[in-house]
Amino acid sequence: MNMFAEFSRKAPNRVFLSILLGGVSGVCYSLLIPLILSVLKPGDMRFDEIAQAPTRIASLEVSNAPFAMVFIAVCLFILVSRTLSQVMLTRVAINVASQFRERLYQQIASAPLSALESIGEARLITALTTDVPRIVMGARLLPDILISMVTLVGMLGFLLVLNSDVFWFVLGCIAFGALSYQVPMMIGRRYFIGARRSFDSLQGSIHGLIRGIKELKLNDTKRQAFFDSVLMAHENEVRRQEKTGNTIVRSASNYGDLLSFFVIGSIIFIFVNYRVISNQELVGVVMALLYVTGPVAVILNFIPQLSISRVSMQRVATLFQEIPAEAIAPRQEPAREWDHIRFEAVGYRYDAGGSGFHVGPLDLRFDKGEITFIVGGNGSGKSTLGKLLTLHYRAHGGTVYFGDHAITDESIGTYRQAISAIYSDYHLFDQLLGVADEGLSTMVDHYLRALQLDSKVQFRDGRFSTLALSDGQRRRLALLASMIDDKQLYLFDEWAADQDPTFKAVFYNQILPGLRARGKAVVVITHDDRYFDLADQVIVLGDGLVSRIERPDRVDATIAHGTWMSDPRDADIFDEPVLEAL
Ligand SMILES: Nc1ncnc2c1ncn2[C@@H]1O[C@H](COP(=O)(O)OP(=O)(O)OP(=O)(O)O)[C@@H](O)[C@H]1O
Repeated sequence: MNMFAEFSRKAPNRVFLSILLGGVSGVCYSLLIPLILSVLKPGDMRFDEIAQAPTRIASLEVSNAPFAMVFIAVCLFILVSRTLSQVMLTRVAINVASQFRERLYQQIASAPLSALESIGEARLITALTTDVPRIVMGARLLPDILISMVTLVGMLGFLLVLNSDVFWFVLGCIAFGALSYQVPMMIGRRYFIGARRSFDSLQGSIHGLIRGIKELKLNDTKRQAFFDSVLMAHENEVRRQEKTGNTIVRSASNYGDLLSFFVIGSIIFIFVNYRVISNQELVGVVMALLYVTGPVAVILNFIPQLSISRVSMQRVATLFQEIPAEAIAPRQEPAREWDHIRFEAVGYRYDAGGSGFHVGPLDLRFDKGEITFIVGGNGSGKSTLGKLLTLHYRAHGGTVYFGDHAITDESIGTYRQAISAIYSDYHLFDQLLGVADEGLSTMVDHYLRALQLDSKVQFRDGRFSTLALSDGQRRRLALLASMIDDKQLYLFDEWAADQDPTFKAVFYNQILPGLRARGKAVVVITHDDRYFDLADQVIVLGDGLVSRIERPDRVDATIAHGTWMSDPRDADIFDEPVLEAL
C-alpha cells in the first residue's frame, strides 16, 4: 500500500492542487537566490538591469525598488502557496487516516468472530492507536518533502544556467550521496519493523499488567517474574530495536545533512583545479549550495520518519488482509416464522493454529417456549455450542435450521436479529442502542426496580447514570438490556455464576420461566445443578459431544411464582410487589 497513491485515490483534485502549489512554491523558493544575486551583482549579463537610485516608499528609502517589490511578492507568494499546499495535503492525510480507521471499524464489525478471536485484541488496538497516527504523521511530512524537492530541482536548474560543469559535478555528488545514504537507512528500517512487531507483544503484556493487577499485587514473586520475563522483556526488546534503528538512521541523516558541505568543499578545493570557473560563478554556486542545505536536510531528516510510517502502513495493510469478511450476502432474505431451532450433524473445529478442539457432530433441537440447559465439565464445548446456536460461529459441517429454514449466507444476518445472548465476556454499553424511545424510560425503570438496581442506577437521556457496579449488578444490567431487546432466542452463558443465592433463585425460578411463558426459546449454559429440574431438556456435553439429553419433570415455575419478570409491554404489572413471591 503506497501512502501517496492512497491519498491520490481518495482526493485526486486536492492532491494535484496541493502538489502544484507545493511545486510552484518550491520554484519560487529557488528563484530567491538568483534574485538576490542579481541585486548583489548588477550588470551581470544573466540578470536584468536593476535601478540604482533609492526610491522612497512610505517614508522608507528602498534600493532597487522593482526588485524589492518582486522579492516581497515572491516571499508572500511562497508563504501563501506553501501554507495552502501543507494545509490541503494535511487535510487529505487526516481524511485518509480517519477513513483508514473507519475501514478498520467496518472490517472488525463485519469479520467473523472466530477471526477476531484469533487475531487478538492487542493487535487490533495497536493498529488503531499506534499505526494509524504514524501514518498521519508521515502524511503530514509529505508537503515539506515535496516543497524541498522542488526547491532542490530549481536550484539544480539554476546551477545548470550558471555553469554546466558544476551542475554535472553536483548531480554526481547528490547521486552518490543519496545511494550511500540509502544503505544505512534500509538497515535502520529493518530495526523499526522489528520494534513494531515487538510492540504488539508489549501491548499484550500491558493488558496483562492492567487486567492482572489484582493477582500481581497479592504476589510479589509473581509480579517480579511478570516484570522480568514478560513485560520488561518486551519493553527492552522494543527499546533495543528502536535505539539501534534510531542510531543508524540518525547517523545516516547527519551524513545527509553534511552532504551539501561535502559538495561545496569538493568544488572549492578540488573542482576548481580541474575546470575553469570565475569567482562570480563560484560565489553563485556556493550560495546556491548553502541555500539548498535546508531543503536537503528536510528531505533526508524526514525520510526516516517516512520509513516509520511505511512500516505502520504495511502493518495496517497486512491486518486488512488478515481480517476476512464474513460470508454474509449483502442482500439478506427476510426471516420466516420459526418455532424451533434444529442442529443436524453440526460440527465446529478451532483452527489448527488454536487449540484444534472439535465440537460435534451434534443433532439437537431447541424449542420456543422451552428452557434448555447446556451442562458439562470445563472445556467440554458448552460456549462453543452456544456460539453456534447464536450464529456467531458458522458450522464447519452439518446444518443449522431455524424452523424449516436452513441458515445460509443469504439469511444468517436476518436470523441473528432474533437472538439475544449474554456471554461470560459480555460487554455492557452505557446506553441502550437502537431501541425506540417510546415508552423506553418507563420500561427501563420497571426492569431497574425488578432487578433491584433502581437505587444504584438511573436511566436518563437514553443512558445509564453509572456502570460502576458490582459484578453481579453489572450482569443484571446486561440482562435488563437484553430484556428490552425482546428477542426470540435467549442464550445465557453462566449468567447466574456471580449472583447471590437470592438473585440466583430469582433468575432460575422467575426470569427464565417468565421468558418461557412469553414463548421464547431459552438456552442456559450452567453449572447450577440445583435448578436442573426447571429445564425442559438438559443437554450434557463431554469433550465436544453430547453425552446424553435429559428431559426432567419440571415444576412450572411461571405458574408457581406469577409473572414477576413479565415484559411490561405484555401486561400491566407496574404495581406488582417485586420479589413478593420469594
Ligand atoms: N477462541 C478459541 N480458540 C481456540 N480454541 C478455543 C477457543 N475457545 C475455546 N477453545 C477450545 O475449545 C474448548 C471448549 O471451549 P468452550 O469455551 O466451548 O468450553 P466450555 O464448556 O464453555 O468451558 P467452561 O465451562 O470452562 O466455560 C476449550 O477447551 C478450548 O480448547
